[in-house]
Amino acid sequence: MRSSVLRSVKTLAKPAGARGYSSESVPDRKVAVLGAAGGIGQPLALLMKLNPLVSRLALYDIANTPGVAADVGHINTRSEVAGYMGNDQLGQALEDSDVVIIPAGVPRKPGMTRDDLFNINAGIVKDLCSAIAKYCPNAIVNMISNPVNSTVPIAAEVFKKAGTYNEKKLFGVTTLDVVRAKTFYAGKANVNVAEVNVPVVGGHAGITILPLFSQATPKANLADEDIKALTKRTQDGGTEVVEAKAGKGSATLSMAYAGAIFADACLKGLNGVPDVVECSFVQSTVTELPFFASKRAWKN
Ligand SMILES: NC(=O)c1ccc[n+]([C@@H]2O[C@H](COP(=O)([O-])OP(=O)(O)OC[C@H]3O[C@@H](n4cnc5c(N)ncnc54)[C@H](O)[C@@H]3O)[C@@H](O)[C@H]2O)c1
Ligand SMILES: O=C(O)C[C@H](O)C(=O)O
Repeated sequence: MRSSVLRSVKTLAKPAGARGYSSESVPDRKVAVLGAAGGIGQPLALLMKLNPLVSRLALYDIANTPGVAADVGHINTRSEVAGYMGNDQLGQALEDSDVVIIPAGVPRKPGMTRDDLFNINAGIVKDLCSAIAKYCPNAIVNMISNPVNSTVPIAAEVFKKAGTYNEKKLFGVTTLDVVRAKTFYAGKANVNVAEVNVPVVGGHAGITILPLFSQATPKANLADEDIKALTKRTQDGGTEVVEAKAGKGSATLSMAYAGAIFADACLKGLNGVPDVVECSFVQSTVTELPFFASKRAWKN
């Protein structure tokens, strides 16, 4: 895979001057989290509350959001927090959103594959994306709900049907694969984890997760068997957590961290920050597959 395959969220930038921007201030940005009372949703709500690029934080779920919003809302950072519960309040939660993050849906239990979640999560994602098309058609969508390899194409179809599809604004969040690859590589290569970069391409399930350790930096002379073991551990990272949690769900804290990194990159891109690049599962012409996780330099 060539390193020139880069997708940058910088090209999503709106012109400076939009929505109250001045050189002294950062623009107003509304972020909505759908599934905000869940295992990922709660720590993700916390991390988005800590992000100074967010001015309004809408926390939506089918239950329990008043408590989460009251709790997170007491934190003395920039954003105003509001909780929304149930379908009647979904429109309000979404209205004016710049970025919508979707961790709504059921997680795996030991013995399940991500595809086993399809029947339930496909319906949830379809309904939420229909509402996004109606209430905030221009928002950037960060899809976390599994199976990402399917929920992203479902979202694309919903948006196409509604006439709102913008391939540059639909992202399957695969940042956790990158986070894992960086952690495992740093441990094996004995390098400073804060300096490590590893592109991860492909998809977000088992062998479709392709960490490109050959392109990892800082360079390390790892043996082939080490690279094989690192690749397998990255591909099985989700299952490692599912098994360790023994029926109590899948990755939540590391996923919230990864989701917050990706949402932050989207906000920076919207604000016109140059050279913001993350891997994610996007509509693609890199292979014959219609969607493929990659980094790509966008040319408008
Ligand atoms: N992309 C990734 O790398 C990655 C990583 C970890 C987990 N996940 C996926 O994220 C999803 C959520 O995981 P979790 O551990 O937070 O699960 P969870 O069960 O703890 O939380 C899910 C939340 O979604 C809510 N929900 C259900 N239907 C909804 C709807 N129609 N609208 C709004 N909210 C709704 C639930 O009420 C719950 O609060 C799962 O599908 C999981 O597989 C993806
Ligand atoms: O593995 C899962 O089911 C959750 C998530 O996709 C992960 O990679 O941790």
